[in-house]
Amino acid sequence: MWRRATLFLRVLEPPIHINASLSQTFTTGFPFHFQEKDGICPKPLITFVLGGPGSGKGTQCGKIVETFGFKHLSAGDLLRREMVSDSEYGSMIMNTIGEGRIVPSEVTVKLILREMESSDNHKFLIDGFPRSQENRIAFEQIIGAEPHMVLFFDCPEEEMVKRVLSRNQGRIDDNINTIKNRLQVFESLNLPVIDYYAKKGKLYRINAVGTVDEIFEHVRPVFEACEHEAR
Ligand SMILES: Nc1ncnc2c1ncn2[C@@H]1O[C@H](COP(=O)(O)OP(=O)(O)O)[C@@H](O)[C@H]1O
Ligand SMILES: Nc1ccn([C@@H]2O[C@H](COP(=O)(O)OP(=O)(O)O)[C@@H](O)[C@H]2O)c(=O)n1
Ligand SMILES: [Mg+2]
Repeated sequence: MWRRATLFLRVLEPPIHINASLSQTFTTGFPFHFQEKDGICPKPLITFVLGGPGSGKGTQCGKIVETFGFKHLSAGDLLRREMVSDSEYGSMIMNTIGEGRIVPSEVTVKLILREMESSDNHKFLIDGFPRSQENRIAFEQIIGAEPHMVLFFDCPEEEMVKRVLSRNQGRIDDNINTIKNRLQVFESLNLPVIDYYAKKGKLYRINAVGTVDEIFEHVRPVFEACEHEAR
């Protein structure tokens, strides 16, 4: 039903314009300003967390942080924080999120990079990113790193809509009209990224239906295996 209702919406993503000063600063490759620990610069361990709106990404990230000690970076939270700050991007971000579209990759990657650089943790859970192939390419170009693995919370549309409409966090995009756009954007821009990582053998698809704890029991072994591999 949702898919049919949104079929005729055209989804356009703004092109990436990495301006001169940004590209000069950030294209030298990761870890550019990464924090040293005991004189050593550890290699970052990056996990991308993907899934449609309301699929439970943020909720499961909270549990992963508690259990496995990652630093959680939610692209949506970073954008919302930037939106209410004095930033030159504030009104652009508000309009874009309000319409359920994707913020230009350069802005989002810059916010992620700033957080990575100021973190003393080298294990990152990057939630809600990359939302498009352009997001993915901008991350690779600006940060110069690839994810170790990618989680995909696979959830039926009707369940996602139900969860978003009862989320109650006062978000400007948690309303029925914006949700339709977000689902359309997810399908046309985010599914190709998910496919891309599946082909690279980096994707872990998690059934996102069930209680929070039941779902986490599917997530846990993925991280246990990753920790085992890192030893
Ligand atoms: N397994 C679940 N079952 C029911 N509700 C859930 C579940 N996981 C999360 N929720 C709730 O659904 C809403 C969306 O979850 P959230 O983690 O914010 O998703 P996302 O970050 O993918 O949009 C929140 O109100 C959350 O409390
Ligand atoms: N990589 C990203 C992530 C979020 N966003 C914007 O932020 C909105 C909210 O993202 P979010 O990840 O917090 O949303 P949920 O999937 O958690 O509901 C998205 O609908 C986009 O408008 C973006 O433009 N680019
Ligand atoms: Mg979220």
